Amino acid sequence: MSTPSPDLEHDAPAWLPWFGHFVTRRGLWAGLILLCGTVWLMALGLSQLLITLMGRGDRLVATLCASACALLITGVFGYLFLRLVQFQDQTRQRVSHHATLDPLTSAFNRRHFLQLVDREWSRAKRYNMDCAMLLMDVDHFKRVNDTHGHLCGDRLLREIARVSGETLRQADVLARFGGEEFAVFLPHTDPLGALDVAERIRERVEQLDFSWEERDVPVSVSLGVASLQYEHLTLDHLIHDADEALYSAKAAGRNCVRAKLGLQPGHSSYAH
Ligand SMILES: Nc1nc2c(ncn2[C@@H]2O[C@H](COP(=O)(O)OP(=O)(O)OP(=O)(O)O)[C@@H](O)[C@H]2O)c(=O)[nH]1
Repeated sequence: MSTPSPDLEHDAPAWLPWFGHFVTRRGLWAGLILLCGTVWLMALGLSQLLITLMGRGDRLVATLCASACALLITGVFGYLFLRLVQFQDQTRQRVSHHATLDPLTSAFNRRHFLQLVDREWSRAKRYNMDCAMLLMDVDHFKRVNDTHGHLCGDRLLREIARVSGETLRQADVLARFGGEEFAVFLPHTDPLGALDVAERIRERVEQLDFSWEERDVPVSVSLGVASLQYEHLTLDHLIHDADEALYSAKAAGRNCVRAKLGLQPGHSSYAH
C-alpha cells in the first residue's frame, strides 16, 4: 500500500531517469563534466551559428551572441531545474499520501492512525483530559460482496468513509482499520459526547441511499465506544474495550451502538 505509484515513473521528465542512472553509475564528477560539456557545446554551436548568420565577427556581434547564448542556456537549464524541483515536490507528496492514507477510502490507514492517536492519547492521559475511541464495522458486508460483487463493496466502503468523515469534527481522526472496519478517535470528547457521535454516524449510514446497478443495497453499521479510563494503561487497552463494545453491538443484533464507558456504577453499556 505504501509503495510509490507507478505513475511517478511516467510523470518524471524523460531525461531524469537517464541522467539519474548516469550519475549513479559514473559518479557526480562525471555528471558535472557531462553537464558543463553540454553547456559549452551548446554555447559554442549557438554563437557560431549566430555569427555565421549575421555574417560578421566584430566585438558587438560577439557580445550579442554571448548574451543570446547566456539567455538561452539559462532559460533551458532553469526550466529543467524547475521541472526537477516540481517533480521532487510531487514525489514527496505522493509518497506521503501513500504512507498515510488508505487507497480505497482516503481515510487514514491503520499505521498512521495509531501513530497520530498514540500522541493524542498520551497527552489526554497525562493531562487527565477526555477522549474516546469508536470502532465501527459494516454489517453483513460479506453478503453485499457476494450479492452485488466486490466493486459494489468497495464503493460502499468509500461511501461509509465519506459520510462518517462528514459527521466528524476537524480534530477527530478517522481511519480504515482493516477490511470493513473503521476506527475513530475523538479527542476532548466526554463519554456522552462519544455516544452521541457514534449514534450520529450510525444514523447517517442507515440513511445512506445506496444502490448498485439500480438495486437498493441496505446498509448499516455496528459501533463500539470506549472512553479513556484510569485503568487504560496503554492505547491498546482503549482499543480493546472499543472492540469488546463492538462485539456486544454485533451480538445485540447489529445496527446499534454499544459502549464501555464506566459512566456511573451500574451504567456501563448503551443500546441504540
Ligand atoms: N469489497 C471489499 N470487500 C472487502 C474488503 N476488505 C474485506 N472485505 C470483505 O469483507 C467481508 C467481511 O466479512 P465478515 O468478516 O464475515 O463480516 P460481515 O459479513 O460484515 O458480518 P458481520 O460483521 O458479522 O456483520 C469479507 O468477505 C471480506 O472479503 C475490501 O476492501 N473490499
